[in-house]
Amino acid sequence: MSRADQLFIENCKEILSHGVWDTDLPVRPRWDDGAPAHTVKKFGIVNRYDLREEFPVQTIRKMAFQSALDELLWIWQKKSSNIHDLSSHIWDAWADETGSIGKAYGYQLGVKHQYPEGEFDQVDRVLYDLKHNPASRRILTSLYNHHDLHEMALYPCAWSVTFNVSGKTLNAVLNQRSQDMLTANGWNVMQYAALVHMLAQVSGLEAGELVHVIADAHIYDRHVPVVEELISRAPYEAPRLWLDPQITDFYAFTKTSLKLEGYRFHTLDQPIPVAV
Ligand SMILES: Nc1nc(=O)c2c([nH]1)NC[C@@H]1CN(c3ccc(C(=O)N[C@@H](CCC(=O)O)C(=O)O)cc3)CN21
Ligand SMILES: O=c1ccn([C@H]2C[C@H](O)[C@@H](COP(=O)(O)O)O2)c(=O)[nH]1
Repeated sequence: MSRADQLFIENCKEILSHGVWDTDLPVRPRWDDGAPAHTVKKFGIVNRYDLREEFPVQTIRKMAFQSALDELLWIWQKKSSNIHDLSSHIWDAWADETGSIGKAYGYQLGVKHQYPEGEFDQVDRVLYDLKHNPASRRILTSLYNHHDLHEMALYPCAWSVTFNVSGKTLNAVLNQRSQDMLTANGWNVMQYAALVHMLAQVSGLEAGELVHVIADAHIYDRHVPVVEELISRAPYEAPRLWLDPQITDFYAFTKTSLKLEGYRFHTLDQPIPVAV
């Protein structure tokens, strides 16, 4: 069984059986009919994925790997916060009339900062340190810039990644303040696992562990029946990840440079509503 399935199933069972509902509290997100989108949550989930063992992809439903990769490259490579640079429509509800989601995600990674060696944006600084300072304990990105929060359509959820090199192995901790388990848990895990693989390859390292720390892991009220159906399914084995071995420059990756080989999955007929 895929490790990503196993952890998703364990996390959701825990949330559904021992989680705390916010039904009695005022909440921000809304369903498309205007109803408040309440959740049941567990605080402080930590999931470890060993990328040397397998690539973490759920099989209990079909994961849109290429769309997830497209969004990751939109943020980390294009450093864009405009939906016109994104192939999917997943951010449309948060964009303004120019297509912008404000000073969120990619915008923050593209801002240049002064360091002793000169000016770098956060991604280029990570690439530099992985090559030149692999023993550093200071290789991390942060999107949660309080100065700009008022200009973000949505505050960053997966907001920080700490990279750490042990020998020839690249590990990462993904810090996430808020996780919509059904819409985006599998989605975010695939994205950051792919990021570790890409950064490892262009830095002459091997991908190691991804540690996913989630503060508020929640299931929305209207997602509960879908989650119950998904976690009752029998998972398949995880597929293999193929990464174009020719690529040595992070900026040369495209959404077809990575592929899942032998991906078997269950199908889900109904579309999943997303709370806005
Ligand atoms: N409530 C909420 N949950 C989220 O997960 C979320 C937000 N809001 N707001 C910002 C982004 C947008 N995210 C999304 C939104 C939709 C899909 C989605 O519909 N995924 C489908 C189809 C993807 C495609 O277009 O190919 C899927 O099957 O994964 C995924 C991530 C994640 N984020
Ligand atoms: O990458 C992402 C982006 C967003 N989410 C989810 C988590 C929450 O359900 C909403 C954001 O609402 P807040 O009230 O700002 O927490 O979006 C995600 O899981 N992953």
